[in-house]
Amino acid sequence: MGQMSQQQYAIQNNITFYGAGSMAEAIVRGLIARSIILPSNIMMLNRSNTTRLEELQKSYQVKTSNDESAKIGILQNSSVIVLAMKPKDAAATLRQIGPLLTEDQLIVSVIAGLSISTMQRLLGRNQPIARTMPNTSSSIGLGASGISFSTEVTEDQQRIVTTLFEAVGTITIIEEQNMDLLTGISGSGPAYIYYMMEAMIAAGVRGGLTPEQCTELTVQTVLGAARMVQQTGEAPSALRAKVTSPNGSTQAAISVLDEGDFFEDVIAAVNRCSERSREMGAALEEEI
Ligand SMILES: NC(=O)C1=CN([C@@H]2O[C@H](COP(=O)(O)OP(=O)(O)OC[C@H]3O[C@@H](n4cnc5c(N)ncnc54)[C@H](O)[C@@H]3O)[C@@H](O)[C@H]2O)C=CC1
Ligand SMILES: O=C(O)[C@@H]1CCC=N1
Repeated sequence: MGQMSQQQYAIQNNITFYGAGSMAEAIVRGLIARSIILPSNIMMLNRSNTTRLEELQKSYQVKTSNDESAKIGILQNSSVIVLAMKPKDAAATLRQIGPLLTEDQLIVSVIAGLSISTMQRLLGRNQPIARTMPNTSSSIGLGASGISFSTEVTEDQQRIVTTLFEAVGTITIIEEQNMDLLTGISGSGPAYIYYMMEAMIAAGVRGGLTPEQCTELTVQTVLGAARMVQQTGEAPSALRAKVTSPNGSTQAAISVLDEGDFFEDVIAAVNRCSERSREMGAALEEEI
C-alpha cells in the first residue's frame, strides 16, 4: 500500500495487541470491518498457539507473532500497545515491557480490575495509559466501552483511543474510580442477557416449541426491546408498563420474577461483579 492509500485510514499508527484472545479479536474485527486502520499496521502477539495466530492472519490480514526474540523489536516499533491478556498474565508482562518503552508509547489496557497506578508501578515508569473496559459486542460494532486516561496521555493519544473504541461501538469516558462499576454493567453485562435468553429458550423448548423457534423468538424479542428503548427514548420502566396489562399475563410473569427478587438480584450481581473486578485489581497490586 502506498502513502496515498494510507491517508484514508483514521489511525495510521502501528498498534500491537499483546494477547490474541477473544477480546483482542473482537476489537480487531471491528477495526478491519470499518477500515479504521490498515491491517498491516496491526500486530497480534500470543505466547504460543500458532494455529490461532494463523487463523487471525487469514481472517483479518493482520501481522502476528509468537516469537519471543522478535517481541522486543515489535513492541519498540509500536506507538500503541493494547494489553489484552488475562489478568493473571498481566503483571509479568508489564514488568517485562517497562524497560523497553519510551515515554511517547501509549499503553491501552482492556484488563479487568487492573488500575492505572498498578500498571505504572509494574512498568516502573509513568507511561501514558488508557484503562478501558470494552465488551465482546465490539466484534459486530455494537460494543459499549468505558475509558479512563492517565494524566500523561496527550490529546493526540486520546484521539487515537477514542477512534479505536468508537470504531467498535459507543464510548463512555469516566473517572477511573468508576471502572469496576462499569465492568459490572457493560463489561460483563452481555453474559447476564445471554443467561436470560438461555432461560427463555429453555422454557419454550420444555413447553414443546423447537429450539430454532425459541431462539428466533427470543433473539428478536431482546433486539426489539433494546431498540425500543433506544429509538423511543422512553424509560425501560415506561415501556414495561405498556406491555403489562392490568391483571394480565405479563403481570403474572413479573410477579414470579419479583418473588425471586429479580430486580435486587440483578443489582447484587452487578455489585458482586464490580467487587470481583476490584479483588482482581488488588491481587495484581500485590504483585508489585
Ligand atoms: N471477554 C470479555 O468479555 C472481556 C474481557 N476483557 C479483558 O480482556 C482480557 C482478555 O480476555 P479474553 O480475550 O476473554 O481472554 P482470552 O483467554 O481469550 O485471551 C487472552 C490471550 O492472551 C494470551 N496471552 C497471555 N499471556 C500472554 C503473554 N505473556 N504474551 C502473549 N500473549 C499472552 C493468551 O494466549 C490468550 O490468547 C482480560 O484481561 C479481560 O479482563 C475486557 C472486557 C470484556
Ligand atoms: O469476566 C471477566 O473477568 C471479563 C471482564 C469483563 C468481561 N469479562
